[in-house]
Amino acid sequence: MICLKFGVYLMTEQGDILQKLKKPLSIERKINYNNSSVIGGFDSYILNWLNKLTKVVDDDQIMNVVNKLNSLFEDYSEVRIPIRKKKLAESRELFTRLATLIEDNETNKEELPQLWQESIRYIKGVGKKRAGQLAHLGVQTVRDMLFYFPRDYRDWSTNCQIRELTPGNQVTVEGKVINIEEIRPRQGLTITKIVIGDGTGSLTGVWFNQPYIKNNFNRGIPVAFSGKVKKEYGELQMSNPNYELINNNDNLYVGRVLPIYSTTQGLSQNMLRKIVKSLIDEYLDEFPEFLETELREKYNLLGIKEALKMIHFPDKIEDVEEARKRLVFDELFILQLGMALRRIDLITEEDGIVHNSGDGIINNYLTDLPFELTSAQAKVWAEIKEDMESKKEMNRLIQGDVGSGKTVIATLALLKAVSSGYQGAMMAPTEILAEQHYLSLKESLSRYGVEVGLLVGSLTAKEKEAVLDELETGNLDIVIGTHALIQEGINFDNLGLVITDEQHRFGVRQRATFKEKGENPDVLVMTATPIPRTLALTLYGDLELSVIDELPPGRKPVVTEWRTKKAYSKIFSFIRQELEAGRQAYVVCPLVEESEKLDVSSAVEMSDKLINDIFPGFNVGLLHGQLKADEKEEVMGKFRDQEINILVATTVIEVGVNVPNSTLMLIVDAERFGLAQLHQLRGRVGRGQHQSYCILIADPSTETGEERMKIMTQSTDGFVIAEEDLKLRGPGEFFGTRQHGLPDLEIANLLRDSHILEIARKEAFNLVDIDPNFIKPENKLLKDLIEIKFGDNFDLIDVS
Ligand SMILES: Nc1ncnc2c1ncn2[C@@H]1O[C@H](COP(=O)(O)OP(=O)(O)OP(=O)(O)O)[C@@H](O)[C@H]1O
Repeated sequence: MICLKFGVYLMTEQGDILQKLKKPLSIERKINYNNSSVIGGFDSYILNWLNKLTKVVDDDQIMNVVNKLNSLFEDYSEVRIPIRKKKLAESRELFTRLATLIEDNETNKEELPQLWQESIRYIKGVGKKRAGQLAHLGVQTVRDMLFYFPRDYRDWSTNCQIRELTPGNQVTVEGKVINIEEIRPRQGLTITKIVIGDGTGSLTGVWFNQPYIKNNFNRGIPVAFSGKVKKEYGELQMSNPNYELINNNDNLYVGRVLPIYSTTQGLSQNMLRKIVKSLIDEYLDEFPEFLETELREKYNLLGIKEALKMIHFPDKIEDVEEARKRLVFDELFILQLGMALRRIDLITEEDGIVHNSGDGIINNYLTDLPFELTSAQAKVWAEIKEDMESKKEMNRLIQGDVGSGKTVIATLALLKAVSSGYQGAMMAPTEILAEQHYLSLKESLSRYGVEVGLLVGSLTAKEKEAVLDELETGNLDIVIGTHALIQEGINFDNLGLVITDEQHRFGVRQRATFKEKGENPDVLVMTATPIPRTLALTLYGDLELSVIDELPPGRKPVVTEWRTKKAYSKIFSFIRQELEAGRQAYVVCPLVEESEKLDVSSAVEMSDKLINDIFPGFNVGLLHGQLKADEKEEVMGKFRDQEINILVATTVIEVGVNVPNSTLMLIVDAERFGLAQLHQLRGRVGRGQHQSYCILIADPSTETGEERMKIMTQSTDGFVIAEEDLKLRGPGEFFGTRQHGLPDLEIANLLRDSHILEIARKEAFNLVDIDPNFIKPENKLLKDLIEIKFGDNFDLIDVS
């Protein structure tokens, strides 16, 4: 990692330096130097920051700052941001702001208490060995420990005397161990009985086949049992009660709600509790409040100290919710502050391209379309058009369910760029998809004299060179490609719009690199995976959101059925009917070749079987990721041209493939796919006017598995499916991969806390708007917290 410092220069139009400024510490940010593309983002960040400055001061004050800065930063990396003389006024404002920053830096440097980052090892009662165990839990610092939240609680606060016990009640009882007994009434059964007494009577805790339990007790020691009371053979009992040993030295465990932590070998609940308790007692006072009082009052949020204390050791169980609310807010607020800052990186208010063509070609294109835009499409197009025509840079995400017609919108945006004299580029996640977009755009746009090119990894060197040439000279208006588009050495003449059709396959980083191929081009990101709003705000929080929430008219919902493997022969005869009626079918299998470990059908084997045994009279094609690009292209071409009737494929066809004549999607071993993925696959059919079918073959072994299959048969709404999937599997697994780019959340739950997320987002964006550099004293700590939270990855919360 390196630290970049930025030089700011006041220059004449000829480039002579009038004054130099070196930026102060607070603007330094760590970046991964391998990723030089980020630097552009930094430039725009600074520029935007300059734009936000407002105060004007006199020359003396400016020189004062310059001198101070110069002495502070003797050497720095050469990233120059020239400020032209005609922007003198702004430059002066900048100087003023720098003056404030320097003052602030000098006076307030140590505000975030060091203990946040202090190693847990040196805390009383921890030491080397325990620090090692804590590290397994991800706890390394004092801050980590205090933010290591209980996974549950046990309420020991409502104690009862034994005399008052009534069978059936759920209670806590304290007493001393008066007897320890083990009986083996028969082979294979051990009963352990621990009897406690409190002076008003006795109660027996009973455990079956857990002989080691007795080792935890000694006669005479004080303990507490919690559980359901019953009466057996005239004796008051609790089966398998929760128990706590009451340590008289500290009063920690008596009569209160106790936290239960996830723990690791060698580290008992009590040790963890003690460590946390001692941190709370001894250190918590030093924790500064980092949320403005006004904000806390507005949303009724506890103070940070109180919240931390109450999340670990609540006075009563109801308090946990209050504490949680504050901590969830913090977590989401800081996350959204990160998003808001990233958005500043992306948006430079003055420098966006104004795509101000007349709408001639666009109107012609719309008239020539064989259909009308749906009202959702029209609404989204209006939003994009407004963005593109304004001088504000566009950073927009289009979300639309499969088949909702995003490609038409992308085409309109490309036409808008081209007719305004710019080039447009679209990056697709796979070659198949790039090729498909290329073919359809070429076909539909050539009549307007628009030149479309394709740039993918599999082009020959010569072909590639030709495309590069044409891009650089401006002969090509539009280029469609894969990530080959963002390689070095690819230069555009005048790039005005970049579109990524991303499907979570590109990350923030690639998006940034793509964008840097032009000078502040407008950015459009498309995704067909329906993402619940909460996730969208977390993953794409830096983009404006447009949703195409309507399918083109006349679409018949895809009829979805779930069958087990036993039904194969019936299914095949159904497929035959469809093929005979002139339709086409997909058969999707999870793996390319039979794996010894996993009992899953392979695409290769399936295609052999279909060719030889089941559908000898039809043409069966095979498509998987291990084919060479031109082979894939050939197969897809034949399928599009209806030379192939059945396409056996792996998930390479998951994204965006559009062959409206295919009406049947058979998914083998469907339980192995994520719901969002199944929905994508199903979206390959139902794209034309014929009734389409999706058959899921699955023998799920768990209830959740069955539940997931049922959801697929019950709903064709991608958003409903996504919400359900999220509920069943949690955001971590939502995309069927860990590489989803979601930061690990310590306490917030994206489903449960969606309301807080919305509030946190609103407030975070508000704050960054008013105080983008966190200059206000009450906001200062937040900046440090963002860095602690996201560390070096802050700029790169990555989806790749
Ligand atoms: N307004 C409309 N009316 C009728 N048909 C439409 C309309 N918009 C798009 N279509 C057609 O619907 C099909 C799907 O459109 P398109 O490929 O743009 O969808 P998509 O949202 O990109 O889908 P996916 O996410 O699955 O790739 C195409 O055949 C397209 O021509």
